[in-house]
Amino acid sequence: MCQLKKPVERPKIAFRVCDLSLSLSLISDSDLWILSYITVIMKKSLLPVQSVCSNEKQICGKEALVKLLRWHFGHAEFRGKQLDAIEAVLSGRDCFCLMPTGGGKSMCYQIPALAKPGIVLVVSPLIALMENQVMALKEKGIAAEFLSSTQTSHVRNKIHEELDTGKPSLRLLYVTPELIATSGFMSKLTKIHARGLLNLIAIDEAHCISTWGHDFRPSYRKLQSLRNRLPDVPILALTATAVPKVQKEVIESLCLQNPLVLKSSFNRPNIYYEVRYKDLLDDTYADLSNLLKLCGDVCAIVYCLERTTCDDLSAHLSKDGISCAAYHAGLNNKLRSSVLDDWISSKIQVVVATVAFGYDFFLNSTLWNLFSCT
Ligand SMILES: Nc1ncnc2c1ncn2[C@@H]1O[C@H](COP(=O)(O)OP(=O)(O)OP(=O)(O)O)[C@@H](O)[C@H]1O
Repeated sequence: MCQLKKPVERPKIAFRVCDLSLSLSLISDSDLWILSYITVIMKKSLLPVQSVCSNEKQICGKEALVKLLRWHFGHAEFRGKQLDAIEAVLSGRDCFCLMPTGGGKSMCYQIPALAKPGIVLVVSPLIALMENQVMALKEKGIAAEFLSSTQTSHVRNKIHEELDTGKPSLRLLYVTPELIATSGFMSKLTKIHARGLLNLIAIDEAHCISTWGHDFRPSYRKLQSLRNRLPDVPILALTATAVPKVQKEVIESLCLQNPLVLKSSFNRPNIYYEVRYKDLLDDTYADLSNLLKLCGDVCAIVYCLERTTCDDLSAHLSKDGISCAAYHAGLNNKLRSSVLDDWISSKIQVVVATVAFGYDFFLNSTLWNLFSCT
């Protein structure tokens, strides 16, 4: 584990770390700017969906699964423990998968969604994250939707109509844990399951179940009902941050049965961190502005702890000629969606956000992430 010491003379330090969560833990207890430079180029595939395993009962072999990966996502081979997780859930076994941020966890449920007809239900804690994943899947020609309060009732009704059809074309349905907790949605799921259409339940950011973790979310506790109501649907729990205590709590809380437990290496050679101490900088705003200008056209996210800091910093950067916007839970849904759209379509370069934005967006392109502690 990397250790940080406050330098006495050097105004900045640069180092590689093995875990992104280190940077997040630093935010809460130091007065730092943490700058991380991440390079991940995502390949795009616009090929149509084609099921390799046409027979519902047939379990896909490795070759067929690799074919799906190449066809739909343009990746040559599975990474780390992806294939083990995919094979486990396709065989009907529960799985607990611990992989670093950006390790490729989503492939562990996206490939199963393409391997056989039916629906994979993905429980995700952040609406922005769901929106982003669904958009990326749709770009690849994969039928995916999310259900949330941010949608119009017209859009939601259309998705419900699709779920009610005998043969929905939908492959992935993203929902929040709060929706799972409603009796209406649970009875819908039970009906889908009774029609033999629910293949897998993936619980993303599963550590939110744990009261030990920093991201505890009470509604994750209610996911227990999934096992009670849908006992034979395999559950895949995914996280990047589970220490053994959390892992145990996740497995127990979700009632996973003899799960395959997979843990990948947390060494991340593509992540580079640089730390600047604010008390050693003359003007932190100018420093940040200059840095963003130096980055050129790449998109960036500046994470802040508080909503007011987001608004304040965004105003400062805008005054400095940087195209940016704030994003936090205090803004209405319409505004948040439009900020996300503008950032994704490069209409704005920088988003100054709280964790409401999610930590996953930096994986889609080459960009900078900056963590501010004020
Ligand atoms: N087998 C693979 N080969 C190459 N790239 C891959 C592979 N699997 C996934 N990726 C790429 O890795 C990046 C991160 O994947 P993904 O978003 O699934 O990570 P994650 O583990 O879900 O991250 P997070 O913890 O942030 O949710 C994506 O750009 C994805 O396309």
